[in-house]
Amino acid sequence: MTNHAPDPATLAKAETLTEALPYMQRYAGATFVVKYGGHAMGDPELARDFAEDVVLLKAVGINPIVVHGGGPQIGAMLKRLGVESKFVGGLRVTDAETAQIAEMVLAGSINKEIVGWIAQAGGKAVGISGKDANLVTARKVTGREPDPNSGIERHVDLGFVGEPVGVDPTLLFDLSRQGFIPVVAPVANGSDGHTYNINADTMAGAIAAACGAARFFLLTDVAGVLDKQGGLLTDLDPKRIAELKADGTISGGMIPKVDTCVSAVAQGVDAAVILDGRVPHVTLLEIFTRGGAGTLVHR
Ligand SMILES: Nc1ncnc2c1ncn2[C@@H]1O[C@H](COP(=O)(O)OP(=O)(O)O)[C@@H](O)[C@H]1O
Ligand SMILES: CC(=O)N[C@@H](CCC(=O)OP(=O)(O)O)C(=O)O
Repeated sequence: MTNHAPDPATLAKAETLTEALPYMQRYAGATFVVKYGGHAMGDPELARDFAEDVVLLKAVGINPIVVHGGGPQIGAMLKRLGVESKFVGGLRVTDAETAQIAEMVLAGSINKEIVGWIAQAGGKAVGISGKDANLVTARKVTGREPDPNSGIERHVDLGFVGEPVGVDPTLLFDLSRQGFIPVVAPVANGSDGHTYNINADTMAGAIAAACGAARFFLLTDVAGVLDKQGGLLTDLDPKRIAELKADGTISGGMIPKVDTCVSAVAQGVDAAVILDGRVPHVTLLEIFTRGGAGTLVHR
């Protein structure tokens, strides 16, 4: 009699697929917003993995919406053009010239690069920015930083840095319904007619909330939120986040990330997760396996 049992490696593949089945059933028809950070984009191999993950989500009936960053890429372009740049509280001070360059890099080259990766992986992506179909309306934000002498917080003019005040997700739903994967650059018009540069985490959180996303993922270049000793904090609520910000454990680019997670879950997103974009296929592993990764932010 021949032995028809598959070899252990093949069997393990089948087990992985059956492990994913309840998650596929639970999330069919749901919207997932994935924020793809500029730091996570550097490696072409990882970019291919990311695009495959997004296409796989779409193939199993989930509606992924990608919102991307590009901070390091904007920084590189500003440097090439000899334009100085600085950050206050994780936000880039953006004068008129910087706003123009940021839009060129974000809504131009990076947006279309991601659309291209998704096409390579067999999906159909449509690249847009917050300006298209009035997806996002922005309002100018004021920065805050401690005065170097007194330590007292003072207001700083950040120029054309905006935050979303209105999101009309109609276009996103229409695209998703028709089988497309929306890819959104974090640039929007203000009601004053100016172009605003929006932190990509903030943009993604506002879109996740407006779409009633079941899940919101932020892919970055660290394991998640780390404590002072560099250990991973796997679970955080708003109270603990406020403490970690106050004692300086959370700083720089991690500030808009945790703030946007807190605000997204407060507005009804089931869970927000900060994930390590350096791990191949981290999005799939988080969604379809029992062992979650990164830092989960909940209410
Ligand atoms: N407590 C913390 N845990 C992890 N990273 C932190 C923390 N505080 C500050 N950071 C910084 O935040 C960075 C992630 O934000 P950012 O550079 O804006 O990433 P992205 O380009 O992916 O949006 C990390 O690389 C790290 O330098
Ligand atoms: C206002 C502001 O800071 N805008 C960001 C937009 C890009 C971004 O957020 O990119 P990452 O997600 O890669 O950091 C910037 O100019 O860098």
